[in-house]
Amino acid sequence: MELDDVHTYYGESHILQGLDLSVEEGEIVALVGRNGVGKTTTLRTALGLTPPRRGTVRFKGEDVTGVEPHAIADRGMGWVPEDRRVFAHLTVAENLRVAAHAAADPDARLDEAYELFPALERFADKEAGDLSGGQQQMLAIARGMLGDNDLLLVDEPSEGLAPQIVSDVVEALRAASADTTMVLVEQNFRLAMDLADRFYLVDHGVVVEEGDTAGVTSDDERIRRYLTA
Ligand SMILES: Nc1ncnc2c1ncn2[C@@H]1O[C@H](COP(=O)(O)OP(=O)(O)OP(=O)(O)O)[C@@H](O)[C@H]1O
Repeated sequence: MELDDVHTYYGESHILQGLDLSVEEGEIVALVGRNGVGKTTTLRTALGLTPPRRGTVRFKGEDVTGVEPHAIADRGMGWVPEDRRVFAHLTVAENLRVAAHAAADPDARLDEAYELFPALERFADKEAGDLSGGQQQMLAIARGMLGDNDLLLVDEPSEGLAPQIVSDVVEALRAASADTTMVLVEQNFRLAMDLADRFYLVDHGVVVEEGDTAGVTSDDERIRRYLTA
């Protein structure tokens, strides 16, 4: 996926101001930066939910700028939104089934999901609304994976979770990443650097730093000035 010079607005607010980003197949790319700099808007722009007024979005080699979100989703772009949006009154298994409905063998896909996320199998018959935040996050990630997406956009997976739960979610994401291309928006800089291959640091709607995550720390002067207020 490539975003090329995208400019995205909410009404008159010019949020993305010429943002460039690319994700190669098999990569995990982290989007980091302070609150409100446009990370979620970047995902929404890629997904067609808030199309750019200028610039282009390409996915799997095709220009999808202005294409309806459902059509972009049909092409294989999946989304794990910040608020998770599990179906609270469906069971865990039912939630997974909805995501796997298009698969040739949904039962086999569910088994694969349970292998990656054993906790979900234990709670298969529980209503998703009764799960903890961390379990709901795992369900949301598992659902994103079952959709057979070629690219998964994951927004703030660690938000609001207790530290010991975050490590479970990190393990789940790491397992999921083995055969998924991912863009990960993450406030927790350390976690983002641990999980991702490359990063983009966003400030005021543009990319201000990018590169490999190896060895990058938040003490790095070129990074620190964009993370502190
Ligand atoms: N629906 C909306 N209408 C108007 N402004 C919005 C809307 N959604 C977000 N914004 C504004 O756009 C800017 C970028 O928001 P965005 O959610 O992309 O930031 P972010 O980097 O993901 O930060 P956060 O971690 O707070 O979500 C913020 O100033 C925010 O207030």
